[in-house]
Amino acid sequence: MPVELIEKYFPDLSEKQKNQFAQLEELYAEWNEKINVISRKDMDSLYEKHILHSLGIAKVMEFVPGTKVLDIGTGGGFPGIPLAILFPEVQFTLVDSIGKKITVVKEVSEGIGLQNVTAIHTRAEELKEKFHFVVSRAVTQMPVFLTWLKGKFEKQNLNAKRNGVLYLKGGDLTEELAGLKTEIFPLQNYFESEFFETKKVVYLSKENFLS
Ligand SMILES: C[S@@+](CC[C@H](N)C(=O)[O-])C[C@H]1O[C@@H](n2cnc3c(N)ncnc32)[C@H](O)[C@@H]1O
Repeated sequence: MPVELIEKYFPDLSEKQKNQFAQLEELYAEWNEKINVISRKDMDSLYEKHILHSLGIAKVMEFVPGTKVLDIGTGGGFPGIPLAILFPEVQFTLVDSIGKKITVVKEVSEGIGLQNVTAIHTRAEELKEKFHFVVSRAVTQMPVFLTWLKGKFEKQNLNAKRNGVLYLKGGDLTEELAGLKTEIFPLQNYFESEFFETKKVVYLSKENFLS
């Protein structure tokens, strides 16, 4: 029951959002045949391992309308596409250094009628636009990732409480995050399955890494 899984944790979805989530399975199956962006094994648990996992960021941060969010190394559109469905009034820019992945992101987001997604084939380091938040999953180690973020943030904060990076990470992060001031939100606090036992959202305020 793929869409039911999303509804279980996000009970306020509109019919439009439910339909958009439901359409993802067929679209990804179709595009994955042409361009492999999701492993065959993971396609069987697309809703849990990719869609719900991406939405873990929404349990930590309610993006207000008008927020601009950058997803670095989006691959097939994670976490950007599920978040763009959930927050239709937030602007999402999804970038990846591999062009064919961006083709899939464009086709899938157009296929479900998302108006708030821009997909760009570029290396994150070369992007010149500015954002309120950066999100990401499974791209590189945090210290390297942070070096890509110089000049990427709007001066003006939109959210009173938080502005900066929300990164989906798993496993033991002690070494990787040593010396960085982070807030860590374990996803097992929000989602029940075993898959989320070691998964976390790592938040870093932009003031903590931009000098
Ligand atoms: C392991 S995949 C993760 C994809 C997606 N975030 C997910 O969780 O399914 C890492 C992605 O980061 C992209 N990537 C690596 N370095 C990058 C860079 N400097 N700028 C943009 N994309 C990058 C790769 O092309 C790849 O698609």
